[in-house]
Amino acid sequence: MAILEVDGFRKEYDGFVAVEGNSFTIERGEVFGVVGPNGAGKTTTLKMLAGLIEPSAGTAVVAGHTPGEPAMQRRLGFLPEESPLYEEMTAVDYLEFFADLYDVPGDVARERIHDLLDRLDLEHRDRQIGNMSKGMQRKVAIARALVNDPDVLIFDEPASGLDPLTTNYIIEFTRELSDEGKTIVFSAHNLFHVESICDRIVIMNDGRIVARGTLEAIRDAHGGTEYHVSATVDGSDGLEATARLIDVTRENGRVRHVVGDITAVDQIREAVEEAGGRVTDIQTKTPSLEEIFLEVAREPDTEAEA
Ligand SMILES: Nc1ncnc2c1ncn2[C@@H]1O[C@H](COP(=O)(O)OP(=O)(O)OP(=O)(O)O)[C@@H](O)[C@H]1O
Repeated sequence: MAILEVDGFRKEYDGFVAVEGNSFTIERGEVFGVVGPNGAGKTTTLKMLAGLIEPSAGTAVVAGHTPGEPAMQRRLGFLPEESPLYEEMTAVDYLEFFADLYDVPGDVARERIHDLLDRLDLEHRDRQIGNMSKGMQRKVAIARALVNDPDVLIFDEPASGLDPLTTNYIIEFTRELSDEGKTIVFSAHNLFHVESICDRIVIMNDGRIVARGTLEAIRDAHGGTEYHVSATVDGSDGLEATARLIDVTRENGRVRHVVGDITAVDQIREAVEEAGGRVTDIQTKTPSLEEIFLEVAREPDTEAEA
């Protein structure tokens, strides 16, 4: 069941179109990735979902409410790309302050905050936020997004600019939140992280969605898996015979062929054997999200519906 529905989102800033007519739905419990190059319109989309900016056109329903409604705010946790924190407060005071804004009862808030900070492994929680490291500050911001125990989380670049250890911690924590049933909208430039935790993604470019679906479906729509088959055949007669049967590349007595599905591999094997040769190697090559991303970012106007 869809917990989040977006229909025709558009955002214009003084005549500049930052987001153009995008629609998508997110199922309850999904981790949904929003990726794209700088300026693609990701943050603008996430802010419209969180009710922080008004779309110029289009609508969204988040957990049954319009973004910005107080009832929706209670069910949503938003982690902005850059989160200003109250530097002179301690993490605990700061989080209690926000829990209070969400009307979380004091004893529930205290337990939840300490539990969150334990899980995030935040040390020195009585230190003023301004004196904390960047990684510690990001953990406080994440805890803030969770202080109202929301169903839907919007994470904009949760781990950018952090060391690998803290980054891993945050990605693992995000995965745990998903395992607990939270729906997560996740934007990141690190496509390895996106690939490792997202169920489905949209790729944006110049304000538009240019590809969408599961990673597998996006891969299939953009070339999919390739099989690189190498074979040897005896002498030029064998090569000629193989070449007559299939369109192959010949290199020093070897035959190489690239095909897109496993049944074609069998056809090559049969052709090579008929010509008196044998298949010596089959390698599979799957494009990474990074390769697909670079391909679709070059073709901004074509959306591959996967
Ligand atoms: N308040 C604003 N006024 C004018 N233009 C804006 C405003 N906010 C964003 N933009 C422009 O809208 C476009 C999309 O910006 P947005 O921040 O949504 O992109 P993004 O995909 O999140 O980029 P990044 O990966 O760099 O964070 C950019 O060209 C940006 O300059």
